[in-house]
Amino acid sequence: MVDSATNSRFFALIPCAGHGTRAGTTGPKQYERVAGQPMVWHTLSAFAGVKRIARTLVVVAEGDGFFERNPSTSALVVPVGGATRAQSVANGLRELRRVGAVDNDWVLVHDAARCLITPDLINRLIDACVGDEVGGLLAHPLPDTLKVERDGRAVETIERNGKWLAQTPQMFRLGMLRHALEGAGDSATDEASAIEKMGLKPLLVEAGAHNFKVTYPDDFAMAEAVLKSRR
Ligand SMILES: Nc1ccn([C@@H]2O[C@H](COP(=O)(O)OP(=O)(O)OP(=O)(O)O)[C@@H](O)[C@H]2O)c(=O)n1
Ligand SMILES: C[C@](O)(CO)[C@H](O)COP(=O)(O)O
Repeated sequence: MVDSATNSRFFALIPCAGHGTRAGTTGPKQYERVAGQPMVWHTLSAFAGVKRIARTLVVVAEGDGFFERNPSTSALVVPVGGATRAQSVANGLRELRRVGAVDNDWVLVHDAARCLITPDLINRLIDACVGDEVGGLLAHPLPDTLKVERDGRAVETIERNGKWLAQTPQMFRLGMLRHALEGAGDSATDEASAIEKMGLKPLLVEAGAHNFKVTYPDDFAMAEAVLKSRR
């Protein structure tokens, strides 16, 4: 399916080439079993459930081998992971062009490690952004009081109003995103920050707290509980 106003298609790009250092797992965290399946399978199942996505591309590290050992996805898996997430995404955009995506097509970039994403949330983002000039991201308004730390002590409390936690997917047009990432360099920890650096204002689309990124050891149990509660 296409964005009927502009004839643009929708592609998904899943950066899956991280090490998961903070998770403390022996291998990459995205392949740990959560609720009976490797984490990334939950992520890919959600995207497979959105019929208007023309193609999903997964960026893995060179020599990764997980998808060869576990061939269970219709997604295109490419071993072009970079040293940073921004590099992995930029390399993935190049691969999308090689398989026919053009600058005007929409790309939804989503962390492999956000395995609690659902087709409903993906559709919510697409519906909100498809008529927009810039694009946008799923996000969650900051729920807690925000502290600045120095040497283990709180030294300042920052105004929380108007602050959001950035989630993924983040949805932008391929050409705009490629240009933004070239300008922002490796320091960009998400796509929206690269777009912001160009003076543009991505749309914040409210998602729930459940769409968190599995980052620390405790997060696996939380992800498992949420996934099991959906059965
Ligand atoms: N060089 C990198 C780094 C990260 N990622 C991916 O980007 C997503 C979000 O990154 P994060 O949660 O920070 O994952 P890691 O980099 O694996 O974690 P850590 O920082 O704890 O090592 C993950 O799906 C991860 O696999 C990637 O594709 N390429
Ligand atoms: C893109 C992201 O998920 C937004 O919250 C996040 O920035 C990626 O993880 P990292 O820890 O910043 O690499």
